[in-house]
Amino acid sequence: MRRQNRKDSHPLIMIIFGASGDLTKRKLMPALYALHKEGRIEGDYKIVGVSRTEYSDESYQKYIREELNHFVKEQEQDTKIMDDFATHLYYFPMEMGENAAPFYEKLKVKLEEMVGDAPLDNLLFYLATPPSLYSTIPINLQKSGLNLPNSRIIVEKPFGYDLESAQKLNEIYNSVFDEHQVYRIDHFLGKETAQNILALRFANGIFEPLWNRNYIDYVEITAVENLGIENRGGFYDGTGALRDMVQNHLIQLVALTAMEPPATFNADSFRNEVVKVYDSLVPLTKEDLDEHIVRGQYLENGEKKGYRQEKGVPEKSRTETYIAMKIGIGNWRWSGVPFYIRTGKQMPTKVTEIVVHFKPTPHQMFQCAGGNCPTANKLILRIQPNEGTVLKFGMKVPGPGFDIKQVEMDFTYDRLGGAPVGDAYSRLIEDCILGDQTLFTRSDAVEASWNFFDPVLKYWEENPKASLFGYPAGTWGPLESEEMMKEHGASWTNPCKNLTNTDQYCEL
Ligand SMILES: NC(=O)C1=CN([C@@H]2O[C@H](COP(=O)(O)OP(=O)(O)OC[C@H]3O[C@@H](n4cnc5c(N)ncnc54)[C@H](OP(=O)(O)O)[C@@H]3O)[C@@H](O)[C@H]2O)C=CC1
Ligand SMILES: O=C1O[C@H](COP(=O)(O)O)[C@@H](O)[C@H](O)[C@H]1O
Repeated sequence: MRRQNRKDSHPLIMIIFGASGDLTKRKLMPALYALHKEGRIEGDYKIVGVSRTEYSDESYQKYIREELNHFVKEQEQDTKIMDDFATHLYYFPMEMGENAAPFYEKLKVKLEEMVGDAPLDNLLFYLATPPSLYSTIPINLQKSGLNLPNSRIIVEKPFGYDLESAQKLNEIYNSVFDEHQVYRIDHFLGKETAQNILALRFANGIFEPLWNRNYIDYVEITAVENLGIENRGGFYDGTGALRDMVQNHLIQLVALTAMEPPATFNADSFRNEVVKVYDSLVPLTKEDLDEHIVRGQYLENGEKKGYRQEKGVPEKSRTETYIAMKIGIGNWRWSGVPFYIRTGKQMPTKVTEIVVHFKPTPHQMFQCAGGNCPTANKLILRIQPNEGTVLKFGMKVPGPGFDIKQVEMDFTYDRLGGAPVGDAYSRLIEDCILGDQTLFTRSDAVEASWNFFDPVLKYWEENPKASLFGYPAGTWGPLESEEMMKEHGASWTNPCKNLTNTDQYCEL
């Protein structure tokens, strides 16, 4: 069903700032092509790319057309439709930083020429630039009168560098736009399987009664990758895993897992519940900072480079490429249930999943088959890849005696008969076009999240020698992260134990 929150009288003009960059070619253009192919953008829309590199409309169309061949999945490529999509592309070369106001005036003239006699109206700005431009662009849009009441702006992550800078950014955006025009994107929320956590919890009667401190022992959330930082050394070294993945993506997954059911599924109700989770995060104590956070950095291992050997990384860098931490949610539902979260680069595989560990039965009366005792039930929500859900439980081994063995009940998306798991960016861009903010981060949520993580950043800043553990590239990270869980009798579920090469994805 196509949702329709907005009624636009004029065709969309989307202006992408950062049009020559990596995100635009790898994610945004393939996502827009998918929307075009499926007829999900109405009317004679236009996409205007903006960055400093000199392209004409024609040469930009040619550049993007070629990149689509690399970044659109082969089975979704259609030459004719790709050529047609490229005719919707335009380009305007300009400087966007300090003192760039005159260029925004010229951009406005270009946009006015494009709409002819019609008024400039239905504008969507997408900020895919270095974060240092996130404050100057809205200010310049305001100076040139491009912050029209019907316009919207999507801002990429990271929204801020810490609490203070996020607050300043919010002040700027809220002085230039109304909050309903600002779409802070976190592509994890656009993932079908992340949204499915809500469906699993709130569309099924059997899980919700168990979804609390009485039945759940602990929760693990993992989002790891088998690649290093690629060619993003300059960006990554000033960022690190906490800012790159935890403050946004991982904490969103915590919110989806822990939130109360919204009264209705609309942007306000949903986002109110997200903020309540962030506000309930138990503030980190000095003991937590010392003992319940483990950070690591990957080391050279065989043919794999170490982080400090990557291009753009200082040779004595102490930036974390791995972080594991224990967090608590101080409310009636979750008090006393640890949430262990971790992310890392150069791990054995790419996997994002949530593992909910239920409490064991109070008394064990059966034998275990082959010494493998299924002591407690586990529910695994695999966000990517091999998307799906598995419930692990104990059953009797057929035959004499009464031995129990762990078995699985599972659902995987690939068994849906080839229905593709939709792309996160397509979903989110379409939501923005339709005026649906549900899956975008509200200003108070972004601040509440930074508020929780700020003490960690301050602690590392003030204690530059705080522990940073090396781990060989291609392994599961520092052993200290296992130690951290022992006090709760817990351990990480490292999937894919039998992988023979790191390009292999593991079975769910
Ligand atoms: N790449 C990814 O996978 C992801 C990226 N992001 C976020 O998206 C944003 C963009 O990332 P990414 O595409 O990787 O970065 P890139 O460095 O590849 O691209 C940056 C873009 O900004 C333009 N630009 C930079 N400075 C200026 C300037 N002063 N005036 C005008 N244009 C400028 C560059 O073009 P030119 O040099 O031609 O001016 C280029 O088009 C970042 O904030 C990043 O955190 C978020 C999630 C994933
Ligand atoms: O935002 C980011 O996410 C990617 C991981 O996203 P995924 O959808 O591929 O799981 C990460 O590689 C990158 O460092 C980070 O900036």
